[in-house]
Amino acid sequence: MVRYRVRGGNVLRGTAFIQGAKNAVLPMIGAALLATEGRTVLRNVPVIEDVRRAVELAQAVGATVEFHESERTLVIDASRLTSPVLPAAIANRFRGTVLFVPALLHRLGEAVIEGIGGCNLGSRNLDFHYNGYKRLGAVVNEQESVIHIKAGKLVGAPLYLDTPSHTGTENLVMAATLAKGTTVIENAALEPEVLDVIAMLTRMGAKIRGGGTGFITVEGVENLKAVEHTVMPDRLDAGVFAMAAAITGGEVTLVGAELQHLGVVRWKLEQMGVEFETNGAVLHVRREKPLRPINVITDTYPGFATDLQSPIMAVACLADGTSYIHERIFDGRFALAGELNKMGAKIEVQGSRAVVHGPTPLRGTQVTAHDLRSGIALVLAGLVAEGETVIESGYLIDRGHSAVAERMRALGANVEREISTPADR
Ligand SMILES: CC(=O)N[C@H]1[C@@H](OP(=O)(O)OP(=O)(O)OC[C@H]2O[C@@H](n3ccc(=O)[nH]c3=O)[C@H](O)[C@@H]2O)O[C@H](CO)[C@@H](O)[C@@H]1O
Ligand SMILES: C=C(OP(=O)(O)O)C(=O)O
Repeated sequence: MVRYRVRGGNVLRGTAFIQGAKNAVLPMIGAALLATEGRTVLRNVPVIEDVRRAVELAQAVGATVEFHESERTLVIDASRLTSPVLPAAIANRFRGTVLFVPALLHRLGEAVIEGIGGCNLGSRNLDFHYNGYKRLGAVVNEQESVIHIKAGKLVGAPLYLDTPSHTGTENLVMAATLAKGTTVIENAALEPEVLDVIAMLTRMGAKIRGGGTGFITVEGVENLKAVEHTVMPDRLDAGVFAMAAAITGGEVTLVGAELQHLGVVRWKLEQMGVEFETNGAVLHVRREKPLRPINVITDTYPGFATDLQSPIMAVACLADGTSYIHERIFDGRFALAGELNKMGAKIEVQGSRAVVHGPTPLRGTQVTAHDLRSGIALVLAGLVAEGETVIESGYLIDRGHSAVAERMRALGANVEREISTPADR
């Protein structure tokens, strides 16, 4: 069991290095499995638990994968895939499991999904994925916890998503790249990670038009080749470090962050009193003024990212007035409120809306990370809490943010990552 121990009170100052994007590298590992020969090289790979699980899963289906963690580089040889089974023991531990399906369908004619993990955020349906595969000619058989998908040669078709699902778009694009003929995907996701995956697939030889417009056209090709690709910066990691400056009233320089990718998050933080300034390739983030309350409505890109809703809830606890948060993407993403309330916050939740009554001084205590972003939000809360905040399960934080304790300490925070034994608890 991993736990994080945060002693609050330090103002964060200094330089933070932003990791490569979790939500781009996971589909890229899935994409690498589409190449029938050669070795794919992915650079700027975040050293996070989800990538370690994706490596294990790729190995379980027969790929040869080396994760050179100190070089942040993955080398993937998918020339021999041997098993269509995504085994429960690995597949249940992260969401990226779903992104292996298109390659298994193309390479082996079937995919057996024994489980799918990821953050527990309420319903996380996959009907758009399955309906898309069916329209391309696959047969989907859902039996209790195992999903069996079979396909001969997939054939291009008009597809749509009821809402612009992030992994749904990536999966249908990947499925269409090697399908026979043309596929048009309507209501496709616009997230920068989706565009980065399309850039990699295009380099591999795929014919894809319309990324970023909501209408994606894919002309199927015969083969895709292994390529080298550098993973884009993680906008969620950048958002968290910007909020670490915001909550502590500090000043940080973010290396490897892309301000444009923050979308509405940038403007909301500015309204709270945070200042952003780009200087060439680095991003300065500072907060000197008192924190103002905020109104947040989560949405698909470029709207306010749902994954930054928990972190901004923590910041809103310190704002001078009442903040309103409306979660529109997931129906169960407010577990953080109860944990922040244990620390002294005053947050009321009603359905998909939360009201944060600020400012409330926070005090450290034992709290629970219910998912990845509520975990990192509790680290932010711990930075300003009086005394010590202990957060379990730290594994959830490690799923998506690399070397959190080291990077926070480099900014002057007092954050430790500890391995706890049952006897400690
Ligand atoms: C690995 C990865 O990239 N994870 C991200 C991805 O998750 P993920 O791709 O799972 O999120 P989606 O965009 O698919 O889901 C958004 C909403 O659509 C619904 N839905 C989705 C698909 C479907 O077939 N049917 C359906 O009803 C879901 O229940 C959810 O309410 O996008 C989310 C929304 O930006 C982020 O929080 C996650 O960090
Ligand atoms: C919801 C998230 O991740 P996943 O989709 O991998 O569970 C997240 O990154 O906050």
